[in-house]
Amino acid sequence: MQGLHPSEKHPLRIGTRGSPLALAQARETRARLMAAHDLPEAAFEIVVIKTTGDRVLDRPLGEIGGKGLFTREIEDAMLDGSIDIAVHSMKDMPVDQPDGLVLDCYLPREDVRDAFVSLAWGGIDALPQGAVVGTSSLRRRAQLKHRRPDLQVVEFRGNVQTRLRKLGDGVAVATFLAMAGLTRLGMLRDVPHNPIATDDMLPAVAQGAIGIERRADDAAVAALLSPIHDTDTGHRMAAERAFLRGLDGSCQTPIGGLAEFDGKGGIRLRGEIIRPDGSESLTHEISGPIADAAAMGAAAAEALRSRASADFFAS
Ligand SMILES: NCc1[nH]cc(CCC(=O)O)c1CC(=O)O
Repeated sequence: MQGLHPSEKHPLRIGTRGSPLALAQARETRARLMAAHDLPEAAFEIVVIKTTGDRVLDRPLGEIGGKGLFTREIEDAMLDGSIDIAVHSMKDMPVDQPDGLVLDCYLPREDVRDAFVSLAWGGIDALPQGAVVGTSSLRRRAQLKHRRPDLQVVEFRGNVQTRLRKLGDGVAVATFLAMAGLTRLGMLRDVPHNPIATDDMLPAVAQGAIGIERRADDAAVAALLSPIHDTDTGHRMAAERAFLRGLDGSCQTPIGGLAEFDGKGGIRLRGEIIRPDGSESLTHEISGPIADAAAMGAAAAEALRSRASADFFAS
């Protein structure tokens, strides 16, 4: 985008993945920008970009490269000027952005919880001995095995419809989905689910948050985004992403992390690291003033690091 406001002639190009959830998030961003600036829909163009993570569907995510898998091609398109902003699930974002890009605009956060999804059972504790659960998330697998070592876990990828079909086919008797995804897709009523309390399953860092990335030197876009930024979500991201950074979040160790306001002007951050096989879980909780959010994240990471035995991050 050149100049001040986008227009039909010079639309703001919004980059996104093509999944139904990604498209819903891009449309939500567009709607908020339209409302904030009294602009027509034609002043925006949603540009779908295929990422490695979307292309490679037949291998576990960990094998093909982990974090960054769903973002690299989108960031390249922003750096070469073919899009102006990119809308991301913050959960899938690495803690550091490439030179020339910044990520400091967040929409109001959705429900942070995971959902237990099953056609037959109401929750983890109700599952019969040895039951098969599908998930491709290292964190959910480890948390599940920690709680129920008897359960079997199989890889489960694809969109919500694909996963429901797999449940129907008996590939697994249960799976997990983020409540935020179900909500944003408008599928809460179509999918048999029970939200899992965060005390029972700590969500992924940044789960339920949408972030909008832009070029660092694009002052017009920075000004355009500033009225849709949610500062509360920003503080929570500061705590959670500092926690992830302190644990070197690109590593393969399953991690959970959640910052919440305590209602008294402070933030409470809970963090968890789990061995991939579920044999050990370490948790840490820290509270402090909102201004210390990032320092709290770093401190929580350090506390867990110091308690973990030498082989914890290698197993
Ligand atoms: N890794 C995939 C992914 N990235 C973000 C969401 C859901 C929405 C969110 O947490 O913001 C999902 C799917 C899921 O975990 O069910």
